[in-house]
Amino acid sequence: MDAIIIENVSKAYGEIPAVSDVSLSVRPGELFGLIGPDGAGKTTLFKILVTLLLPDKGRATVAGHDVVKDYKALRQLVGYMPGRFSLYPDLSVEENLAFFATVFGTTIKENYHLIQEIYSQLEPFKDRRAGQLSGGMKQKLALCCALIHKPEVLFLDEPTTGVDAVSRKEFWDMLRKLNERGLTTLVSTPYMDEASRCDRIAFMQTGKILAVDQPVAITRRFKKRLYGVRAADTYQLIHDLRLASFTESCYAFGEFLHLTVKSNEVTEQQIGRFLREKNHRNIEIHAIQPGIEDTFMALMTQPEPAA
Ligand SMILES: Nc1ncnc2c1ncn2[C@@H]1O[C@H](COP(=O)(O)OP(=O)(O)OP(=O)(O)O)[C@@H](O)[C@H]1O
Repeated sequence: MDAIIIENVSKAYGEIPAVSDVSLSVRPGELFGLIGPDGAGKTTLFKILVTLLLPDKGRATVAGHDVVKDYKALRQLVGYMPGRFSLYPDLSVEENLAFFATVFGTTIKENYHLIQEIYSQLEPFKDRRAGQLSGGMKQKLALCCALIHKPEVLFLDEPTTGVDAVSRKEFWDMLRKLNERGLTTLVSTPYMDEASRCDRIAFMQTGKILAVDQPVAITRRFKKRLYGVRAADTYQLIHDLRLASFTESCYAFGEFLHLTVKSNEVTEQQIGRFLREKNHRNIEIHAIQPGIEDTFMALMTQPEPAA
């Protein structure tokens, strides 16, 4: 049986729909990523799955337990690292961990082996207040606190938001190691570059799931021709390309603009000619393979299918 099963779940805050008719399954042992911008509904979905919010409609099970009916049993089985405020800033590193262990009726000693690798990096600072830790260390401590009761399923809500690039990479290496030991993990992130580290991903936007697949497979859904374009004046370039009759979309991606065209007949030569007429200099244009972010952008802007 799947470790997480979500069936037609909806949740609104008054008039604001946060999660709309979401269905999704996560297999045992998967490292599954929920990718979406701020406000997509990721936190709301997580809170439903860890029994902190009731869905308005639909049903969900985690580790075989219904999130509404079996909420008490389920709380022992899930580890949850919320996006913000998961630590007590005035308690020390060790006190935070001991607190979470006690809440779940266990001790640091009993389950130390589960966190040893991560916690050993924090041990030199165990008497330091959590509020005084760096972003990367806070994140490691929060992960230890979510693991200390030996959960079957781990929920990490935007664990790397606000953390530097090196710590982000380290964190994903840790997740992969935990996953290799068989821990099912659902992790949300607004960072597209992290999506490729997951076994499967779901794109979420305005409360809906747009696509679910393996990261590489998801990019195959991008059917349009895509060009990387660069010129001396990036600002003018984006302005001109967005107004061009052949342009479908044009976004800045690092050094290059990513340009999709309305028809696959539009060639690099035509784009080049258009840009020279607009007096651009140092023009570079080449066809490129779409990445996860290109695919997400394309799915986000796609018109809804007619009902
Ligand atoms: N307590 C609340 N009351 C009213 N509206 C809310 C509440 N919590 C969330 N929302 C709204 O519901 C929608 C989904 O929010 P949610 O926090 O689930 O998204 P998210 O993808 O986790 O984004 P973020 O990273 O910003 O938390 C947003 O429009 C948000 O403004």
